[in-house]
Amino acid sequence: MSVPVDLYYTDISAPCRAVLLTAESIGLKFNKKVINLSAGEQHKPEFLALNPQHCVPTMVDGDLILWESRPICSYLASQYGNDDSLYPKDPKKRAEVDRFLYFDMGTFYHRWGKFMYPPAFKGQQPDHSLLEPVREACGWLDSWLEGKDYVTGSNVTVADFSLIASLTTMTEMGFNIDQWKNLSVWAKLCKDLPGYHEANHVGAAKFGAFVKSKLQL
Ligand SMILES: N[C@@H](CCC(=O)N[C@@H](CS)C(=O)NCC(=O)O)C(=O)O
Repeated sequence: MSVPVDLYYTDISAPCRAVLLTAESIGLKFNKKVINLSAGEQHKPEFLALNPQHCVPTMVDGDLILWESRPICSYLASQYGNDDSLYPKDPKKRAEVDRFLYFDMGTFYHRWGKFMYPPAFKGQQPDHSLLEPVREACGWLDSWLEGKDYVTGSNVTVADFSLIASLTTMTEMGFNIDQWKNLSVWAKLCKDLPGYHEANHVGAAKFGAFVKSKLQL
């Protein structure tokens, strides 16, 4: 499929990788535009004109300019997916997917970010007590995966893309998930997702190599 959808992104960013995984699954080829965050390209006037919040991913599809990775994933699945399996139309099934998307943003990756960002970007010593809430969130996710292949059941959804992009960031920075068996099995299964290596692993490994030594895990 070839449609003129622009994606402003960087592959080190977990939110961007969730969008790339979504596109791989539906066979959508973006017009990709790399934004170099460390060079401050997100603050250039032409990018601010699109997204005054200056964050990636940012997607442009005709007259729709959208940022926030999770709604971008949901939109792409709804607009370009072959069926509604990645983002169900059924309100109850969709609510389940949304719950995991919000869990990722508000709890799972948020808790990791509280631990990781100060040592990664502010030169602070890592506060390992902040890993306790991360472990709690991993435990919840592990229990919700019991008896399931993917987070909402037997088929993959955009919630898996969002969560695995977050989790890969964590593991590539040295966070060990071996104690959570269901989480480990699911993470392994996700490696078979279309385009997984290029869309997710390469960028996560790059970010991990930059941050890992600062976290002392
Ligand atoms: N909740 C947003 C987070 C977006 C975000 O914070 N992106 C970061 C990269 S991971 C960014 O663009 N930072 C540069 C900036 O905000 O200036 C999403 O999921 O898209």
